[in-house]
Amino acid sequence: MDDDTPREEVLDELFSTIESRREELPEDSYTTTLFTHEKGENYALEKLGEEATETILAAKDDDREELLYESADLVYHLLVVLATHDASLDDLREELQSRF
Ligand SMILES: N=c1c2ncn([C@@H]3O[C@H](COP(=O)(O)OP(=O)(O)OP(=O)(O)O)[C@@H](O)[C@H]3O)c2ncn1[C@@H]1O[C@H](COP(=O)(O)O)[C@@H](O)[C@H]1O
Repeated sequence: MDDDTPREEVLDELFSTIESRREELPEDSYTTTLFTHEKGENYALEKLGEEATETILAAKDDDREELLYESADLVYHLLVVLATHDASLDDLREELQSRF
């Protein structure tokens, strides 16, 4: 992903990068380690749980900068878990929209 990506496209760009890592499994990629870990999906799920906890702690500390940093980690790991289950960002949008 490059810095010039328009902000409204960042989530789509990130998800598309995650899907391409899942397909190509390049060696020098953190995302690849989530898809190929010896613990299987449990590893990504553990990371998702850790990031959720870190996000909660940042909110409890009323630390806005840390909250944004941990929220970004949380969303990234959530997208990896969604991709693992062949669920797309658009599927997530559809679910959210159905609640309007
Ligand atoms: N958005 C992310 C992203 N968010 C978090 N992480 C990684 O998730 C890991 C989080 O683990 P930890 O919380 O244990 O690490 P930490 O944040 O250093 O430590 P804490 O202070 O939070 O405990 C770190 O290694 C981060 O680098 C991410 N790794 C990759 N991406 C995106 O995915 C794209 C593909 O990355 P690669 O697969 O590495 O090529 C990149 O271009 C990025 O856009």
